[in-house]
Amino acid sequence: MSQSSHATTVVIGIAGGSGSGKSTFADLVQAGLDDADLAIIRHDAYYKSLDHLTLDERKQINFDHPASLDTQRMIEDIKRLRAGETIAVPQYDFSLYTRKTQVDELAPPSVLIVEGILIFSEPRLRDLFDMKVFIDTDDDDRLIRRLNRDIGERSRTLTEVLSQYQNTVKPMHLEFVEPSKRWADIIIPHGGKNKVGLDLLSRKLHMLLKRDYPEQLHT
Ligand SMILES: Nc1ncnc2c1ncn2[C@@H]1O[C@H](COP(=O)(O)OP(=O)(O)O)[C@@H](O)[C@H]1O
Ligand SMILES: Nc1ccn([C@@H]2O[C@H](COP(=O)(O)O)[C@@H](O)[C@H]2O)c(=O)n1
Repeated sequence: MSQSSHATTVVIGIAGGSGSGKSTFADLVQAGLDDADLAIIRHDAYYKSLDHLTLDERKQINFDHPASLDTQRMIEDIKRLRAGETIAVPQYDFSLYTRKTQVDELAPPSVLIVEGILIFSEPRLRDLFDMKVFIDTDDDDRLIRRLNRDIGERSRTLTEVLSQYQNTVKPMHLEFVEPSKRWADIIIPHGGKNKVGLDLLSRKLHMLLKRDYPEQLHT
């Protein structure tokens, strides 16, 4: 991996339940800054490859348990970025339940946002974050959003989404995700478009990057 001279990357973790609005929140924060300043990596990209299983077997995996993710690789990638190295971020295919062959090259940004449902539940990952944000959204809103997204974008049926929710998503949320809220520095209620929350984090990042804050952002 290539190495560049850099100021140390500030790493911000954004956790929250599935469908809480983590991606929406991170994308809106990023939209106010240049690509060179802020990059996002998603724990979802680090789901383990299940090439050795049939599609039906892959569908039986508990994707809400920490064991389904290659968190060790994510930890190493964040450490490499902090050391000034470019990394190869894996890409994940939710329709085929497996990793793509392509990767995304990422050079060290000034600010790195890491998002995912389980990023605060593993201490070795959690300890890498300079700031921890938890997006807190009502369970019924999260389920409605997940239904729309998984049927619309991830080639799932209504029956599949509901049975996955009852069998693994909900129990793992209660066991791992919800308790991990206790590690957060900031808890943002009402999902990914909370203007006060967006304004708070964006102002902090503009300050860190010594940028003027555009007053019309997130209004
Ligand atoms: N505050 C909100 N109001 C309405 N829809 C929202 C809001 N935040 C997110 N969404 C929608 O809900 C879905 C899930 O949001 P997303 O940001 O992908 O959640 P997560 O990354 O936590 O799974 C997306 O379709 C998104 O557009
Ligand atoms: N093959 C997979 C892998 C993961 N999931 C679900 O994704 C959810 C996490 O992503 P969010 O964007 O919703 O935070 C997680 O709850 C897994 O159940 C999947 O359905 N299939």
